[in-house]
Amino acid sequence: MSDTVESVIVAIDGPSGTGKSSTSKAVAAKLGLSYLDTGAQYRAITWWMIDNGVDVGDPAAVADAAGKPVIVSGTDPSHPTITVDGVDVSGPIRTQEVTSKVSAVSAVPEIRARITDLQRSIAATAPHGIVVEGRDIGTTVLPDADLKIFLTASPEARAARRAGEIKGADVAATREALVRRDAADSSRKTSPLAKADDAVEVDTTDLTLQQVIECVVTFVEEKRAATR
Ligand SMILES: Nc1ncnc2c1ncn2[C@@H]1O[C@H](COP(=O)(O)OP(=O)(O)O)[C@@H](O)[C@H]1O
Ligand SMILES: Nc1ccn([C@H]2C[C@H](O)[C@@H](COP(=O)(O)OP(=O)(O)O)O2)c(=O)n1
Repeated sequence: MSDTVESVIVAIDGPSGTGKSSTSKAVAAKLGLSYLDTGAQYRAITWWMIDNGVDVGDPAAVADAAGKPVIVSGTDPSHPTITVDGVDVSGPIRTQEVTSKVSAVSAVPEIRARITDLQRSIAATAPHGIVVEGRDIGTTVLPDADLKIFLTASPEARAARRAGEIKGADVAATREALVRRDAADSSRKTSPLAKADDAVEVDTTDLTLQQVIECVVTFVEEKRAATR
């Protein structure tokens, strides 16, 4: 019998602060899979729009520019990278300005079409499979994924986690901004944040990150065992 492990595609979706990035990176590293942070791609294209003076409040202007930036994602879970036109933007895409504008840019259908194509080609060429995290991976980007996980957590827990990353952050203001962004992401017309019908929902409110990672690793191993 060969000890080659079959390729597996895992989709992890959910609102902000539920633990998607931390969980996906750890699961991918543990199982030898690639890792793709799709939020970073939407942030990168938003950063480019701001840097190039495109009015992000004007969907037609954003749509016109959608094809211009070249976005490249590195998929090593222990060292994920993101560049726009060859420039490392891993720091600049996390600013407050990008965070406050990313929902408007990512609601534009031409932006979603471009980024979705990119995501599908990255997933199709991952040598041993991939963990892809975002908002619409299970519903739209990879509807045939082998395993779909939808992470949730209370707004209070999510705000406390996010605020904990920034020194002196106000938890109430963080909660308000996060709930506002989730509402925008969930109500847009094109591929909104949503749980796929066949996704497994995991409420992480009272779980440690380690427990969530172990839970998802178990799901992947069960899936692999069932298809062997
Ligand atoms: N289950 C958990 N318990 C406590 N903190 C967590 C948990 N999951 C993630 N975190 C922390 O919360 C923050 C946000 O997690 P992240 O993975 O970036 O979420 P998302 O990608 O869903 O926005 C990080 O600082 C992370 O370490
Ligand atoms: N698959 C995806 C991933 C992210 N987005 C959009 C909507 C999100 O508010 C932004 C930023 O996503 P990101 O995962 O970086 O957000 P947080 O880590 O939760 O702050 O991108 C999307 O529309 N579709």
